[in-house]
Amino acid sequence: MKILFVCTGNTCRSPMAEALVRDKMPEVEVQSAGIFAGKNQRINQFAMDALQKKNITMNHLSQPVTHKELHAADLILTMTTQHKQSLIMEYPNFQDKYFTLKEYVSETDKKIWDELKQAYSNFEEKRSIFIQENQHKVDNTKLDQQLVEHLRDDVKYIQELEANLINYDISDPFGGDLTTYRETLTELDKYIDLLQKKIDQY
Ligand SMILES: N[C@@H](Cc1ccc(OP(=O)(O)O)cc1)C(=O)O
Repeated sequence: MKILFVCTGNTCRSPMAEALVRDKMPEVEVQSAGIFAGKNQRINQFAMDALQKKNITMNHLSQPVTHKELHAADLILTMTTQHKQSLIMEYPNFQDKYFTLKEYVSETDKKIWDELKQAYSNFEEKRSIFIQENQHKVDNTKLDQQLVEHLRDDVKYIQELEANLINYDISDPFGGDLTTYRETLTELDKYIDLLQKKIDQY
């Protein structure tokens, strides 16, 4: 089983999640990456200190999300709903593998997510068809206005679905002190334990 954790900068949350999985589930292949990550940045010092207090060491250099890693992973677990939405938009081919960590282990609003995934792809398809069919008929300003009108009901539907999603975010410790990082690590630890239980069932 290959798991990829995804956060924003790949210097705090996803490396901590990766370190916990390496520690608890040595049989699992695990990597992490960040949607806006730079290359080869060291893990945040507080994240490292928080891990060390649990006797976990981590040698990690940040990596941006790549098509190759997404393709290789069996399961892609994001730290927030926004990360998951960004992946769905940017790399729709792998959307069946995307879950927030909390969602994956709790599975409550699966149905809303199924509807949302469908709604996002319908939206994209409708948008590109409309642009293709109308871009040569009117100028860009007019096209934008017509597009907003054309997609109004779809946007409303998506917003209604999104409003019903439970908050599945792992809190972002970036900019916080060691206590903040320890809290995030404790939160992650709880969900990684649930992940381990779920994986062990298979
Ligand atoms: N990488 C961002 C900042 C950032 C770094 C880390 C971070 O936390 P995490 O690694 O948990 O996404 C969030 C944001 C920047 O260039 O400023």
